[in-house]
Amino acid sequence: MRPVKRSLSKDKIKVLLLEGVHQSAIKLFERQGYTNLEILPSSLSDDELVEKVKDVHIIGIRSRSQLTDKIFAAADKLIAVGCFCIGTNQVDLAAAKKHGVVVFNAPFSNTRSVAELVLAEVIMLLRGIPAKNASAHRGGWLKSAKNSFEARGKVLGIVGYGHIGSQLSVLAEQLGMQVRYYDVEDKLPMGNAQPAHTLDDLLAESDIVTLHVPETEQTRWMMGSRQFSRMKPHSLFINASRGTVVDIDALASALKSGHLAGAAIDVFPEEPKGNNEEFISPLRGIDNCLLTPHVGGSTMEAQENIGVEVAGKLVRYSDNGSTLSAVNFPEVSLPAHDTARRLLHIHKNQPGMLNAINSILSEYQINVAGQYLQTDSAVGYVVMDIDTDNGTEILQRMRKIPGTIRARQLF
Ligand SMILES: NC(=O)C1=CN([C@@H]2O[C@H](COP(=O)(O)OP(=O)(O)OC[C@H]3O[C@@H](n4cnc5c(N)ncnc54)[C@H](O)[C@@H]3O)[C@@H](O)[C@H]2O)C=CC1
Ligand SMILES: O=C(O)CCC(=O)C(=O)O
Repeated sequence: MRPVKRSLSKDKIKVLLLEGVHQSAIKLFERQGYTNLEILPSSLSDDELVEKVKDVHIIGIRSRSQLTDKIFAAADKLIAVGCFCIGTNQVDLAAAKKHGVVVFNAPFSNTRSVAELVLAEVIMLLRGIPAKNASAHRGGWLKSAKNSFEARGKVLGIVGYGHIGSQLSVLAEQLGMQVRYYDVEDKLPMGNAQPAHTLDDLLAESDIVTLHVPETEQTRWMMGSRQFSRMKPHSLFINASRGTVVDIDALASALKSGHLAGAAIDVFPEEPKGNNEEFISPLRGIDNCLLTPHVGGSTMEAQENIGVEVAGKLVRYSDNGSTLSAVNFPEVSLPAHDTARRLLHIHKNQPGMLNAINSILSEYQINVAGQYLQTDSAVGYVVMDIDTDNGTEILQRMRKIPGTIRARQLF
């Protein structure tokens, strides 16, 4: 059983923001009365994080921090995680749920930034610019039209036709490119884009292949030596999705053998924790490979919008209990609770929970102004607006109901 806790005043709610989360998030927290903020520019190691999270109520991360079961087990006070990015693969979402921790992200705010970077990379790679640039830095002068091509008329193969892939599709057609895409779901083609039946078909038809899939069990190492050998000789490859989607040694071999004419890679199986750590990769030193430090979504516009979006979701959950657009939790969209006291109860989804909760309420003969319940296969989340002065006592009793994961009250 977790120790009994009371709802805290906002200046006691500790917010830890890692990996240089944008100032817009900090300002939003402060405007909403959250002044107990710790802000760090990079991620922390496992051991550092275990120590740090012990007194933290809300944590904000980007793609680098790994939030494992071990971290959640150590984070006794943690109520919510904000991923200030799209990907949530760095968080063990099931473990978070098991510990009653709600996880939010920003599903759209940096998608345009990624699509624009990839479009620029398409043009740079078609012109052989990465190798020409590297040579010029060493005093070389590779002035030649050999193996330089226009984008117009070339086939761009997009793997994963979601928010980023479909925006890229529109931008690429504006350049006169022909777009093919492959997705595991049926997707509405944008403009004249055409779906490929299989990944192999797409690889064989495309002049440039670009990946825009999430990290999942199915996408892990989806591009290996067999897939690279299916690509056209002298074709180009881009990955700005997740590092674990590509077998990086197989990619290095395909580039060194000349089978691939070039690549642009933004994400890596192993990435430095912060800007002071050395970047190690078998792709280093391959001139026709454009390497960027996971900056696909790193524009001022995207980061500012993400800051506001995710901090807003965290504050709403902390102030109000609203889990709307949470990625691992039943979604409850709640009205404000200006007059009533609000109790939040997170429990294992097992028979009899609501009965047990309501029988406590009926013992106190309380007027329940509102009750909201959402469940999924693992957890149930009940929110109750009640008129009573016995809130703390009731909360303590509800915490003792077997199957309770976490409960708190909002005044
Ligand atoms: N480099 C960077 O800075 C950034 C990287 N990303 C990465 O890009 C990924 C994609 O972002 P969005 O387009 O916003 O996601 P999204 O969820 O809108 O689209 C992903 C698409 O991939 C498809 N998909 C899933 N598994 C697949 C498979 N095995 N084969 C083919 N298609 C598959 C899905 O059906 C979906 O249509 C994110 O999950 C994130 O990992 C996102 C933002 C910035
Ligand atoms: O900007 C970041 O830290 C990560 C961006 C990213 O990969 C994402 O949004 O999934």
